[in-house]
Amino acid sequence: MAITTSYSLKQVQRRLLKSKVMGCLREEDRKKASIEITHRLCSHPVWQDARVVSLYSSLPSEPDTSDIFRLAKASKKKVLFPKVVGKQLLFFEVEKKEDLEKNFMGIMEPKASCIEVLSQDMDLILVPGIGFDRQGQRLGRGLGLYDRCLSTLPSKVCRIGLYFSFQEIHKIYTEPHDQRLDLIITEKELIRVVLRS
Ligand SMILES: Nc1nc2c(c(=O)[nH]1)N(C=O)[C@@H](CNc1ccc(C(=O)N[C@@H](CCC(=O)O)C(=O)O)cc1)CN2
Ligand SMILES: Nc1ncnc2c1ncn2[C@@H]1O[C@H](COP(=O)(O)OP(=O)(O)OP(=O)(O)O)[C@@H](O)[C@H]1O
Repeated sequence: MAITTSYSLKQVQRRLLKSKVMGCLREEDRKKASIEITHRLCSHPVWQDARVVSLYSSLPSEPDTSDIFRLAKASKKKVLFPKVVGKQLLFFEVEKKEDLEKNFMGIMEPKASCIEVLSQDMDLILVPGIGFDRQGQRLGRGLGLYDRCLSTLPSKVCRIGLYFSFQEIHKIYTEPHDQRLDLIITEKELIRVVLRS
């Protein structure tokens, strides 16, 4: 049967990218790549100038973000983590890793004692995903949580995707609600997205 809608094409790409991760990602390579990605991010001026940054607790299939958290706290940044509430992401300040607990889909999220911060107050947001292309398009886990959040953020908030280089595909199928990244960082390079008219 022919696949004709962007929805099903997305599903196909998502499945393909997920199986790529299963096939390509060994723990040792993940560790090495995560160190490179952390270094690239933390030496970038956008990161160094940011005072309020939104992070996330990584899944085993994503670059490890734990050193990024440590470095952000060491340089006195305010660090926010998302919490899934219905179809929305809300953001809370996290001071130390003990402020996190297992919640939605087993992800570490801020505990009830954490203070909510408006997403408009961020300088920078790290956006997880399972695939990307060089035009800054990303494919997430299919719940639209980050697309909804990004669609309400002011344009001054820098959107950065952290990926393994093998998660790149030539063109992510997009729908009108999909939100682009400004920067993509992999273990091999930093891609600054230039919008073409
Ligand atoms: N690290 C991280 N945090 C995040 C997201 C994300 O993509 N990555 N989310 C973005 O929306 C939200 C949570 N959405 C999620 C949606 C689906 C699954 C999921 O399918 N988990 C699988 C396998 C995980 C893996 O690939 O390692 C599972 O539990 O079996 C997880 C989170 C908010 N926090
Ligand atoms: N701004 C928005 N407002 C309302 N619905 C939205 C918005 N953005 C996405 N959605 C809905 O969310 C669902 C999932 O979208 P999509 O498949 O693009 O998610 P994704 O990019 O994989 O996930 P995420 O953004 O969480 O990483 C779709 O049904 C889409 O219509």
